Amino acid sequence: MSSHIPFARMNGIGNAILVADLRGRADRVTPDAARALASDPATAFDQIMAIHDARTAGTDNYIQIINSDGSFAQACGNGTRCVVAALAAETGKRSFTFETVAGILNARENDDGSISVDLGMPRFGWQDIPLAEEFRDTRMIELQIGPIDAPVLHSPSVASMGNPHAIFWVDEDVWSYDLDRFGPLLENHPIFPERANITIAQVTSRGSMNIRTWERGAGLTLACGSAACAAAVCGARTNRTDRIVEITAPSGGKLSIEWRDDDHVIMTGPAEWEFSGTLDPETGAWQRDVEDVA
Ligand SMILES: N[C@H](CCC[C@H](N)C(=O)O)C(=O)O
Repeated sequence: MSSHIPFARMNGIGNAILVADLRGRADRVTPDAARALASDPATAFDQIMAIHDARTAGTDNYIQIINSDGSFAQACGNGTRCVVAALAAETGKRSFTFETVAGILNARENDDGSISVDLGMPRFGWQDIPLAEEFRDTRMIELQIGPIDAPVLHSPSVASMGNPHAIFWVDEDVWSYDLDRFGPLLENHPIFPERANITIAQVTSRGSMNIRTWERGAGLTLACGSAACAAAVCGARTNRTDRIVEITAPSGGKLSIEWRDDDHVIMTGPAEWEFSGTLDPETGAWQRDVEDVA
């Protein structure tokens, strides 16, 4: 058996994803391999979605999600759409049930080619996010950054979509905030014992908002699907928006998020293939497939 596995570089509205195929194997993509692939501009990514054989009856595959710093994530909405696109193209199947460290999730390819992922039910309890101390009302927690008497960002809503999110509501254009400066400080703030994905959100109507996200373990990204879901549920929960919201990501790409009456959050959007190759899951050494080379 070759030590190399097939992979595809893909993106979900700009969120850079490597889909790695470890089906039929017992090994894993190592954090070292992830960091090596992240540091090469040709394979630089936000998340690796490692597809493994199913561990639980009734599921299609187990998916491990690895951030570009080598840490693991419980959820990745944009990456899950890329996995669906890759597996649907290979198998012709259109509905999938995946298992991740955060539980079971269902996803499907729609007739118009878009892909919908059911990210399950959001959680709002302070221990679920988790926060380091008790907050009874997580629609708005005490946390601010910038000058003490004139904070630049403050009072975020927090939620878990399997992974931890803080949503800072802003009035100005999302591009007018130094998220690259504030993001690392907030991601690593002691209030978040498992760190957090940090999003700024500008509500533009009851059914739309613009967001930018500093991702835990990946930094500024062109899009973050679970953050879009967290922003949508927090928007509805604070009565800023309705339960169906169109979210515009920094890439300009759009996701449609519905927080259904049964409490499930459904994210719909595209997935795009870029190129494929093979990689060594232990070291991150990789090669582009020959037919892709122009
Ligand atoms: N890009 C992903 C989120 C990655 C989350 C990760 N940064 C973490 O929770 O550590 C998405 O589309 O949902």
